Amino acid sequence: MKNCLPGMINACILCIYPYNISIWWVLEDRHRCTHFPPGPARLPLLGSLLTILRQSNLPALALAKLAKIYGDVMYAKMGMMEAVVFSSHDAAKEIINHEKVNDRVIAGFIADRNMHQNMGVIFSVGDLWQTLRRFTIRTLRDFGFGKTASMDIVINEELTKFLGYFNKKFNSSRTNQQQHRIMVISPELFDLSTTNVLWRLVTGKSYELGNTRLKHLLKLSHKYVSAATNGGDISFTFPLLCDWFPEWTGRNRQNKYIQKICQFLRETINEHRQIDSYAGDPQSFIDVFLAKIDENPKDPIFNDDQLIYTLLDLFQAGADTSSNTLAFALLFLTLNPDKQAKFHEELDAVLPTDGVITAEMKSKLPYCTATLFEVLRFSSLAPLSPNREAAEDFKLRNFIIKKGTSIVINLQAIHFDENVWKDPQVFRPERFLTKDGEVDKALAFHCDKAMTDLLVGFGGGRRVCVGQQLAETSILMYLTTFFRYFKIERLAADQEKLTPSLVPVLGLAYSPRPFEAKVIRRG
Ligand code: HEM
Repeated sequence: MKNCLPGMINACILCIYPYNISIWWVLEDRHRCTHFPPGPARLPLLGSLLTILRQSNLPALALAKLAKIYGDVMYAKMGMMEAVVFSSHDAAKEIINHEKVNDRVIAGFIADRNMHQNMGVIFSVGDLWQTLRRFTIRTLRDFGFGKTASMDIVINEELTKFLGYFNKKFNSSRTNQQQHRIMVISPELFDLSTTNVLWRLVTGKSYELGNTRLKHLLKLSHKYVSAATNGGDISFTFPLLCDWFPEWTGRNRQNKYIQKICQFLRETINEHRQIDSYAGDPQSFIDVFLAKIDENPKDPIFNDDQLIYTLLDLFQAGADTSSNTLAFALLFLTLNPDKQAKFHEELDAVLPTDGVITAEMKSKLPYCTATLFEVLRFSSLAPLSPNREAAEDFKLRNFIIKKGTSIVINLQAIHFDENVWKDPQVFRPERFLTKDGEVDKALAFHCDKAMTDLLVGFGGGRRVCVGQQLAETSILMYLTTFFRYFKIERLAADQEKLTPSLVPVLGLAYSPRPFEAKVIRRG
């Protein structure tokens, strides 16, 4: 018995030791978080990840469910990442323009993408961000971006090409009748064309839709996105795993693709530099930036690397977002034939039988415009706005938000808040119309820095989306043109190989799953 004693004591210590550590950790954690917003229970190392993952595999949905329990300002620890999540319109309004949260989180795969430096517009901070953002908005505006008349010309030219391209696809698709085709609907139908609109405003050049260079750029960007989704979240929650297993987490692939995209952009810039008149007679955003570089070759902001990253930002933020939204619109209008019928009815009543659709016609197309707004709400394309970071400790409501905390604004939760939208799970463009059938300006007439309107798909505050006006105008013009000539119906269940689904694919933004539908040419 005497001999057994030390062994028993050791065994007891071994059992008690982890128990003690756990107790210590819980007390310590509780003490540290006393003044933080409420949130789900935390485990050592994992934080609340298991609780979050149990809710849904879409982070925005999971966080929205937890916000119903813990409140619209919620603290969530996810692995190594500490975040405060804002899930209602009121809460978002309190934070989106807060002077302490203008900066983005530059960590994980974002830091890799930006070469661990302050680069470009989307993921940059401080004076550099302000200078580049202001320059970008002003210069793009000078080239027609956001100016209705010039955007109209560019979009209409690209739409003509798009219709030619779509008609070819239509004619070569599966059919058993002259006017009907069975087609796969996905963002790919639109992405070359919508990228062309953006790229033309940025580079001054128009590409044919089959252009191999633009296709190559889009392909690289898609490969980058799919590599990022594998390791994207891990790179924030468990960054060390990306250091230890760069192949498995997708980090090596992401870095490879981003380098290739940057190389492509460098070549594009050099092509512009070879045209002597770029400074004297600038024809594009790139030309004006190059002229600015020439003014002071040692300028820390206006240099080749910053130009590359600004172009990368415009491309990544603008190329897929418009085509994904268009594919979502086709999905929602296929699943809601009564709404599609109303869309057609308004188009037929308002639009002349020939001639082009212009952005000016928006005011005559309230139902179509309301449909666009409902598509933006229902798709919530960027469900969690790119994270901001608290620059210092500060107080909000009665809570302390610590320096370095990620500020997550759950745009999807805001768009599906039952207290605001009454029946948020229903696709109903009419919600954006007044009793007189006009677009309800109180709900969605934005570019609103104070974020008073309830539709917040483009974020808000000082970091509100730079491309909002281009995106809204071009999406509306593409939608109205498409539905002027075509109708989409759901296939019978036994014919549907790819069923329409409301569950999105999560990349850097949401995209709809490809689905098969009957596309009918209108008489
Ligand atoms: C349906 C289309 C689009 C959606 C839903 C969308 C959404 C967003 C959102 C949510 C943000 C973050 C705003 C915030 O932090 O409060 C953002 C930022 C940004 N977007 Fe868009 N966007 C779209 C199209 C575009 C287009 C076409 C461009 C190209 C010009 C663009 C360029 C940018 C840029 C440069 C930023 C960074 C702004 C900054 O950090 O200062 N976006 N966008």
